[in-house]
Amino acid sequence: MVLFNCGCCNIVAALITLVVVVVAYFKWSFQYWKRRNLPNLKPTIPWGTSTDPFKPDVYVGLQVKRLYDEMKVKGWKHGGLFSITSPTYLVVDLDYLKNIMAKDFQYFVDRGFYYNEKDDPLSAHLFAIGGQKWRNLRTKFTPTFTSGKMKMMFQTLVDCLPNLLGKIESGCDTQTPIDIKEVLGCFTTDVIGSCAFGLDCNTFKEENSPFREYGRKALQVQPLLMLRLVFAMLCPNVAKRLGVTAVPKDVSGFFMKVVKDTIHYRETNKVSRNDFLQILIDLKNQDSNALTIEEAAAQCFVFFLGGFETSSTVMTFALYELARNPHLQEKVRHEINTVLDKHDGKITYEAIQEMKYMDQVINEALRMYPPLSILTRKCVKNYKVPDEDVIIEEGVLVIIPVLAIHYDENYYPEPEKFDPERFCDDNKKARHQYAHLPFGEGPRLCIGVRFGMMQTKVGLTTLLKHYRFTVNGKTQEPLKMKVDSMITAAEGEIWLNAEKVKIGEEIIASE
Ligand code: HEM
Repeated sequence: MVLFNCGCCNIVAALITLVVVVVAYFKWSFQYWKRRNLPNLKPTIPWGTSTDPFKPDVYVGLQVKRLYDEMKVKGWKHGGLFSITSPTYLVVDLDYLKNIMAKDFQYFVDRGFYYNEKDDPLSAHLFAIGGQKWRNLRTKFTPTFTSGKMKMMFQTLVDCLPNLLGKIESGCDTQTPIDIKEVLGCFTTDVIGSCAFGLDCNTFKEENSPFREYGRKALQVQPLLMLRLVFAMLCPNVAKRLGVTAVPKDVSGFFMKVVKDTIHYRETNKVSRNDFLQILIDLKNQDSNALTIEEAAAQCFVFFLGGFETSSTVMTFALYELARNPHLQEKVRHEINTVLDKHDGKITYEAIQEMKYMDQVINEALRMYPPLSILTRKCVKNYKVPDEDVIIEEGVLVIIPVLAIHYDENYYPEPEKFDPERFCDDNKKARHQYAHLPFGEGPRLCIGVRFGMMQTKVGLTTLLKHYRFTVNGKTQEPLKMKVDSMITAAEGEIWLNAEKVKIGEEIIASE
């Protein structure tokens, strides 16, 4: 009995000691920013200033917006946060942001994403890798996205339009509402499948096309996967030694096989096409050290992921807002018809470049619904914040609050209102350049910005030329954003009604 009591006492004492040590460690860690003269928001055990990953109530952009708003109210230009116990830095002031993203970029070359080249070669893509390796790859790929190359791919993109129109037409004929997010997801999957892999992904014909399924799966955020990635980002070396992977095994198996088979087919049959994969094959064959087949596959994978969901998101939200604002929809349609009339009614690369109001509409949709609602940078060498007595130490993750900036009333009065006039030349000039960050900024700016804009404009032009859209009552309004998606997306479907625009029936836009 005495022995049992002693054993129990020992266990209890050990547990109490453990709790005390853990709590003391958290308390000590939470002093990090104070010790470095930077104010920080109040952290709590165990998640620090982050939201409990098992119970997120809003999506990540809004979680960070809350932190940004709290700092802004306190008049801070920047401030400290804690991801569990890891110090994280949030930038509020746009000049500080410009320093980090562009002027002092050499301190913030990396994004801090986890990748594992050995066990998960598909994860070592341009978005995730850092340092010199990133510089080398970025230099190699920049010529892939010039306007000349975009022009070359334009026809491949236009060839995907009939399937899109066919889908809307069938909804129109049967007067059934259209799940626009799904339809546009199929369209951009077809486009990027064709432009990145040179393949017909068959997404409109095959309901569960593997490209669509695996693409969707690659972008889903499950709490356990998220936790694994947070751990891997905080301790990348340990994670790599443990063989932690970032891309789900089945997803990586599928894409790796598609790329290997396609390269094999083209090389054996001496086939060449105007697409991203061909540019990668040519690079690989120029010099055997330039690119391995795994590296080529990883880049194709990121072009695929970067290309389909971002652009379909922008198109979906732009159409939704235009459906809610019929006078703005008529104004874009008027521009489309005026420009296309000058180009024999054809959607050409040159015609698309002339559509300035369309640009404004897309930019406003990107402001309200940026597909990436936050961005990150990782400090790679100690950095003194100009005019402040603060050092950001190597290894600290920097959070760029894209959504929060896009909804800051100082830059955009009535931020909830869809108003493309915010992006007319005069209004754009009057605003800080870093107040609009849908494609990021600085040397790590989205490499596919031209392709993304081209694809979005072509899709919207063809749809708005032929159909007039209104919101169907089945849509759950106000829209609520999905909490478990890396890319901004509405919870549930966005249902639109489409009605054919009759020739000569176009309403002249009145403002
Ligand atoms: C509307 C469409 C798109 C949006 C809104 C978008 C947005 C972004 C953003 C915000 C970043 C991060 C920039 C930063 O950290 O400063 C990024 C990076 C990237 N995007 Fe896009 N993107 C789009 C289309 C595309 C397309 C079509 C491709 C490829 C075909 C692509 C490929 C990439 C790649 C590879 C990176 C990493 C670049 C690097 O780190 O060097 N994106 N994109």
